[in-house]
Amino acid sequence: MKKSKCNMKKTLACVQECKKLVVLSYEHKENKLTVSIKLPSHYTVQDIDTQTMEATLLPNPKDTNATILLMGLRRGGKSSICKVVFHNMQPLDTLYLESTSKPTTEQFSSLIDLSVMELPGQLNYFEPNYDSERLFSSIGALVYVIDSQDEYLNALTNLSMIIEFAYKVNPKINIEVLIHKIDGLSEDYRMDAQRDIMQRTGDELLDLGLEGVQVSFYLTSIFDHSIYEAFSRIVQKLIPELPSLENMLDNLVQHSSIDKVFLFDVNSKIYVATDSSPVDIQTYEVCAEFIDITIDLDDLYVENDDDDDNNTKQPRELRSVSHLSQGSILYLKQMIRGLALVALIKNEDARSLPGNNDNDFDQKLQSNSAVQDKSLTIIDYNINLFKKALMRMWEHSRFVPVESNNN
Ligand SMILES: Nc1nc2c(ncn2[C@@H]2O[C@H](COP(=O)(O)OP(=O)(O)OP(=O)(O)O)[C@@H](O)[C@H]2O)c(=O)[nH]1
Repeated sequence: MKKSKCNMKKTLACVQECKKLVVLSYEHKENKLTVSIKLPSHYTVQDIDTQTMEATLLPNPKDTNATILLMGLRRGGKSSICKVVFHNMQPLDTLYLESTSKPTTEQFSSLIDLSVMELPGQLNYFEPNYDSERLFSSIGALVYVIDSQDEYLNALTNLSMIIEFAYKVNPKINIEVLIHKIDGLSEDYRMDAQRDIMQRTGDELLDLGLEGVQVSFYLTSIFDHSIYEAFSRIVQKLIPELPSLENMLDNLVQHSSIDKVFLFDVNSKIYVATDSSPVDIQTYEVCAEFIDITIDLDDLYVENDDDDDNNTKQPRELRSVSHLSQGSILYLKQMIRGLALVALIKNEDARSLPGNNDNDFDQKLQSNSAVQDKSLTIIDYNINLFKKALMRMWEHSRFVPVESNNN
């Protein structure tokens, strides 16, 4: 079986760029090359072909249930999704992406370490060369991408075949279907397409005797936030601590006059948790964009190192507050492991002050700011408590961080 390959000679050459493999040492003696490499925690070396110097890497079954497998027919949009969500590529730039020919894996390190493995549409995973059984048994979620702008009947047949196989070898697998490229469809047509795809998939599964299998459907496009929303929900299902996290966020909302709170992965804008109130896509957009604004503004200011003793300097913690019109506040605070908490605080007290209704603008501003300062102090305090709890939760989490696993 050949899952993932790396050429040792090339690895040595491009080790600076390659973040997944780290060469610890190598020795070239009497025509013999000995290389010692550090692998990401998800992989083990199965064998090394001494002729070609290629190593076969296999997902490590111990901790790979946080692997997402991205599948679908050719040109469905799989690579574009990976590039846009995990590499901040502009959606229009995906027009020039070449077809993927080999399986590729993205490492995504957030509250949990997870990998997103993309299988090219042109490969047949059920041919004998592929150890599909081992692959499917070690993953947490199967994400199948359907191009909604194209004829999708073949994709649905392919999907049910994959579900049948995946469910047989791994009944715990989450099956997620992205009805993708909906930006090209009218609102009515989107709903019709979704209904039709759900109906046909249900019928196919019924024919296969798999009516009990849970399949989730998402309408997505890389041209809006729907793809982030879908991936957020998919990733959340793989976080074992999600119920406790949501509970903590609900408590925070309750005790801090917060309207909506998200725990974001800063790089990808995926939210790994939110409170239990429904997610309104506009609130999500505002909060996600606030992360970019905060980071851009933060980059503008360079700290003056001259005054500080470098040894005693603590890493700076990002915190940003923005007062919106009508008394609402956007609040961001850096958490652990590339996460940030972003909250929308609707300041009802400030809105109902008498100063809001008459012409005394100065008085209104002063009162608003007094109320906001008071509530911000409480919010700061509560969010600090949340951060400490999050830290404790992560330390006790069963997901072992990559670094400590390999050191
Ligand atoms: N309109 C629209 N086009 C999209 C969207 N996502 C991807 N595309 C386009 O779809 C085309 C194919 O995308 P790819 O990401 O290469 O598809 P793929 O599934 O990786 O294809 P293979 O590598 O052949 O398996 C590209 O031209 C993308 O720009 C979307 O949400 N909306």
